[in-house]
Amino acid sequence: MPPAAPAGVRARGWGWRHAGRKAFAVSGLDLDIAPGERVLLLGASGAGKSTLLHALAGVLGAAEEGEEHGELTVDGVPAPSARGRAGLVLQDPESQIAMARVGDEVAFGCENLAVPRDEIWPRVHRALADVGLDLPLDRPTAALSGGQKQRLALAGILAMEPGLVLLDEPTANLDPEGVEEVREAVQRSLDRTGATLVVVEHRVSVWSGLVDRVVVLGAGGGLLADGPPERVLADAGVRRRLAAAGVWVPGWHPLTGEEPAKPLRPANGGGELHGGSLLRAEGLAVGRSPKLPPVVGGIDLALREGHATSVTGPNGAGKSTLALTLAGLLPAVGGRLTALPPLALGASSSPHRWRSSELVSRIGTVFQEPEHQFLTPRVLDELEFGPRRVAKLSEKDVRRIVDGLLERLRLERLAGANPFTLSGGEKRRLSVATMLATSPRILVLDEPTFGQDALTWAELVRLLADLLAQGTALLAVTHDEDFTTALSDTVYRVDGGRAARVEAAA
Ligand SMILES: Nc1ncnc2c1ncn2[C@@H]1O[C@H](COP(=O)(O)OP(=O)(O)OP(=O)(O)O)[C@@H](O)[C@H]1O
Ligand SMILES: Nc1ncnc2c1ncn2[C@@H]1O[C@H](COP(=O)(O)OP(=O)(O)OP(=O)(O)O)[C@@H](O)[C@H]1O
Repeated sequence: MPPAAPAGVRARGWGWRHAGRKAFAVSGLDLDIAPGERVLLLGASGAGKSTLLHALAGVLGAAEEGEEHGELTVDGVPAPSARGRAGLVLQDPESQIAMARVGDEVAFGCENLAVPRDEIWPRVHRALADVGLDLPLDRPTAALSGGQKQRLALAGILAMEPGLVLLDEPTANLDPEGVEEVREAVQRSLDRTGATLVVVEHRVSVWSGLVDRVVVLGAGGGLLADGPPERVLADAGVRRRLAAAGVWVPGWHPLTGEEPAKPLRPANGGGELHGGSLLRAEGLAVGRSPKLPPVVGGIDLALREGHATSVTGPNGAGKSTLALTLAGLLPAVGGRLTALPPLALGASSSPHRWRSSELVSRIGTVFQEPEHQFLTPRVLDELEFGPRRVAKLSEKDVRRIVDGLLERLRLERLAGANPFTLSGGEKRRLSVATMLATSPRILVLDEPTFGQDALTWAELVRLLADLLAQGTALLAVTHDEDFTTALSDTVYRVDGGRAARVEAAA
């Protein structure tokens, strides 16, 4: 069965307002994408990029889920009726994965398209190899790491060989080698099929060599820029405009502008005021189950007041498992993890033994998946919960903290929204903000900056620097080298079952 013919896109005055929102997510959009074109879609967090991709894939929802204006077609067919022509990799791979086993997940889309049976399994093997996922076909999808899920979701779409490939931040959870592999996988697939590509990503540099056009959505509608990457990104005026709108412009850093990136804090972190150890790991082994061999062993590290530690390493190496163990949410499977005074005062020295009320007041955890954290139906309630119920602050202090976070993280207009309806970047900011609001002694963050535009990234980094200055110990699992450069005093690389210290503060 040959690949689907490349699809063209046309928008005329197109807009969409999500039900329950006053403002249109996208409005007055005029855009033509020719069959076979490769487009990088940029724009600030919340500018409507995912909304447009969902519309093109025909999955925005029925009329009661929003209000539509204008015209949006794929190959001349209204987008909702053109569903089979597009393959969309969702921003959150967890919500994409439908099947229990890796092989079935990749085969699923092909089966739906009625690809002949003898063609399906060669396609499955090729797609898995292309995205660098070397796993048995019967591996349960629920037991994959975040980055492995992201690669799997992409493999499922590439195997279908659709005429319009839509990718929503497909590298957000990937290690640097993964980013490279995924870009090459997409390139190989497009070279073979000739399909049209629309890819959303905040970091321009990931895709600038592969795409032939950059389209920048302005917040609230209209285009900020449109053209070949070398032209759009070379024009000084356009670069300034894009940077001001939150686009990660190559050669321009959100904290230092044209200057090279540098640490945001003094090299000695919290300096003499802080530095006491709060949590110490000695020969620690971590894993998802005590019955299985440890994922990472022999870990020696200390989390100290006012110090930031980054944990990097390939997808599936065990970074999240380590973070969840340090956060007291998984039991150690070997070695020792000891909470020291003042963290341990009045409680056991093992965080995993703490009651949940003891845990939340001591260690704040930001999960890799923001949704796993949300407890309430409103952004405002979500932010107020910690300071009011956990830290038991006065109403005046709750207001001051919550209003400050809403403003600094550009969530003010979303205070009344349901957290589950936010854009990917907005969800991430809210999940970090809820933990910042309680100023815990230790903050464990799993990929705190993914999905952020340059402006919200800088604000998040500054907020975390403020918390460090107050003596909070920070541990961040991250693939974001800019984050590590700006904040981290110590870096550990987790790989091959070990955690090695690779960098120390001067
Ligand atoms: N299901 C929904 N219901 C209500 N509002 C929504 C829904 N999905 C998105 N929105 C809102 O629409 C706006 C655009 O969201 P969208 O996800 O398209 O932005 P984005 O540009 O992809 O952002 P990001 O870079 O943060 O992923 C945001 O303000 C978001 O809160
Ligand atoms: N819920 C789970 N149940 C069983 N095994 C799991 C579960 N989550 C992850 N694993 C497995 O444990 C190992 C470590 O996963 P972990 O999520 O800690 O990796 P990671 O380094 O954080 O990866 P990524 O960068 O992709 O997020 C992987 O082999 C993964 O397949």
